[in-house]
Amino acid sequence: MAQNPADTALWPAPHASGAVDATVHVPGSKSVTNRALVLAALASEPGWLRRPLRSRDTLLMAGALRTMGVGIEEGVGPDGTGEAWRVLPAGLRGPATVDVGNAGTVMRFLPPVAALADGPVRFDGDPRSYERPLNGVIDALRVLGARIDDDGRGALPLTVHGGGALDGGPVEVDASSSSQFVSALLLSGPRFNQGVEVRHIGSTLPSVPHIRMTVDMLRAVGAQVDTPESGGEPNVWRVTPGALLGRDLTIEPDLSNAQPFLAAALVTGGKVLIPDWPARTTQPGDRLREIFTEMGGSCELTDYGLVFTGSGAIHGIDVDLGDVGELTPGVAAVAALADSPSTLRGVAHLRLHETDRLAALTKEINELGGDVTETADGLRIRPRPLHGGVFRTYEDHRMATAGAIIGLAVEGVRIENVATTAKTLPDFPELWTGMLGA
Ligand SMILES: O=C(O)C1=C[C@@H](OP(=O)(O)O)[C@@H](O)[C@H](O)C1
Ligand SMILES: C=C(OP(=O)(O)O)C(=O)O
Repeated sequence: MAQNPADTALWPAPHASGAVDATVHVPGSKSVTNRALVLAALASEPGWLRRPLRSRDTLLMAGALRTMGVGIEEGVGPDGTGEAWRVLPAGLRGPATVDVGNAGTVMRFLPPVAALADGPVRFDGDPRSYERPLNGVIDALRVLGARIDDDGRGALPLTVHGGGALDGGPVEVDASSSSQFVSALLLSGPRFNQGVEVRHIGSTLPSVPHIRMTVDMLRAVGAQVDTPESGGEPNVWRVTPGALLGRDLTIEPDLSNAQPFLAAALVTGGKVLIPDWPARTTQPGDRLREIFTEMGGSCELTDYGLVFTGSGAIHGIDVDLGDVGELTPGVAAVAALADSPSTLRGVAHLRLHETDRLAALTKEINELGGDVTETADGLRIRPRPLHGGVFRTYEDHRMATAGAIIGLAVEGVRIENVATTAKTLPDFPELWTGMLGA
């Protein structure tokens, strides 16, 4: 039978014939890799990133820094093992053009870096990047002394006219739409003449663990950072000006990208080992140990990594995901297969992610026969028997992996544009079929 050309981008999500039993090596963390690249580029000496994630978001970050004059060379780490990037900081240059794709970390973390360049840096990206909020970064940089040309919407495209240095100092930011506004200003803060004091003035603050990740990584390269947790005022972070050290850093596996594989153990009543799961981490994905345990599994952190085991039962959950919003699509997928309803809260800001994730999850799960409703700040999910069909992904990597989780339990799910997983996990289809022993 002739294939309908419209179907060529449909990936038949594998259906699990039994309990999975697999070891899955998950590539490096997007959030850690892109912070490490920025900090290494701003350092006063060369550094190493070992086992960096190589995906669309991180290659865009590396490419952008290279166009501003930073050396990022392929190599092996100092001890001769594993692949690595050697980062050679240099005077930051403009004119330059940065493609942010649809990477929140690139579009938010780099304008402050560009303010330190010695010429104009133009930022552009995918159509969706024009819709994602950037006003917190733009307005704050102007207060701190930068000159920026934009079209007045508080979004891309824009040009930062780097002046070779930035005054810095105190600034107020409403980061209720993205924690990345705060992280962006803190990461470059040590290089501003007066450092930076960021005061969040919004009513809510999502993804606080990602701000902790920023602070931890800044401290690890010698920056002095005062935080609400270290006895400072609530919602205020202060970074002292100073030189940053070059570091030899091995990047942790991406625990949010471990989610679909852990979900596979939960959904099939099987077992998955994720090697190198860190004993201590600021990654939000670490919360999966608790969330997926409440949903019916159990886990054990061993010397080899995290062993996650499904019991065969999948329970609904009532959970605030505001700290760990990027886990929502995967939790929603499991919740749609559970034995009781779920309420996911605290994630209104997901409407401004890669796509409007609340609308996308509602529509796609319901098209397979589900019963999902959007609330003001999340989703209510009442499990129903699902059937096969097309699961659209809206160029959102986490929609694709959510669809794959449902496909394990529901025959005939076809995922549109599974290649969109390349944003953070280019090997997803191979890792997924490998896990299933196909
Ligand atoms: O700083 C980071 O690395 C991230 C922060 C979060 O962004 P928001 O605060 O915009 O949700 C998260 O969702 C994103 O995937 C990565
Ligand atoms: C929200 C996400 O990405 P970004 O860094 O583009 O904001 C995500 O990865 O779930």
